[in-house]
Amino acid sequence: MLASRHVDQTTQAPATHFPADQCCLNIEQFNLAYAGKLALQALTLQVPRHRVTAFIGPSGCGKSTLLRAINRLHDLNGSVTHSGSISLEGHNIHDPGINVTELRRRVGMVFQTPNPFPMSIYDNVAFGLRLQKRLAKRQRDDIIEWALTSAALWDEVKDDLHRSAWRLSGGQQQRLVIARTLAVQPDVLLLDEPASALDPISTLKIEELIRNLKSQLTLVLVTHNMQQAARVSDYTAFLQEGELVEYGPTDHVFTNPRLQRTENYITGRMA
Ligand SMILES: Nc1ncnc2c1ncn2[C@@H]1O[C@H](COP(=O)(O)OP(=O)(O)OP(=O)(O)O)[C@@H](O)[C@H]1O
Repeated sequence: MLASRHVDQTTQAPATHFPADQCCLNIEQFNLAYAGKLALQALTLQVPRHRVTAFIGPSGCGKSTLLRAINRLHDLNGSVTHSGSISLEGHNIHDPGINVTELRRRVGMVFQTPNPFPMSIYDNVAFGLRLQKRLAKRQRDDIIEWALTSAALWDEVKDDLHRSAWRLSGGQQQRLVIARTLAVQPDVLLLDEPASALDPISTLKIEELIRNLKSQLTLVLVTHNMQQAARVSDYTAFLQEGELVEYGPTDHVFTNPRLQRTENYITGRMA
């Protein structure tokens, strides 16, 4: 629990700014509406490269909507309109020349419920690789070993890669899905409550994995679990009703929030 103290309620938290060589995602004045109803409003925030950034906030505040916007998952929803911009490594993801399939390779996404395909462990990880390019079996095997090792699963599955993925535990399945995403070498990994369906031990493994992966890529995590955000993220963005309320280094946001609204949320005084 936070110590009681004065919190400045008058100032609007500015976005945290990063120099171009440290900025992976630049979200500027981004609005998104479902059938005309705004779910994200004038959102401006920069996500730093090779860091873990957590999006926190009450249910319905727009966390998943923002995550999905980053790899254009809303494209298939005809009721969605948006304005403003999201840039990945300096390129607007909505530019007409953008190849959306390539964008989704570069920006991988892992969902709440593990969703391995109904095939073997090997074929799950090979799936994206096979779509991407023709590789010699030896090269493909090397990438599969690398991806499973990066996802901290190799040692548990290496002796039986041709077993059905569905025979793995829930936590192993989620790490397999992360391996499948890593195999196509994304720049960004979006994680939408990746551990909320898992037991505490599996959750700790996923958290350790997230911390380790930031040496390889940029991670964005949506979580309802405040302890998890505090344990794994470097930066935390607090959203409420589609707006960015406060954004900063995680230790600042959790131990010295600028705004009363943020303090109320992280101390559990606001659902
Ligand atoms: N496909 C959709 N069609 C219409 N409205 C939607 C759709 N998806 C989300 N919304 C609305 O957009 C707002 C933001 O929802 P979103 O799921 O992004 O919030 P969230 O913060 O991720 O919530 P939770 O923590 O409960 O998952 C909510 O009002 C929600 O009802």
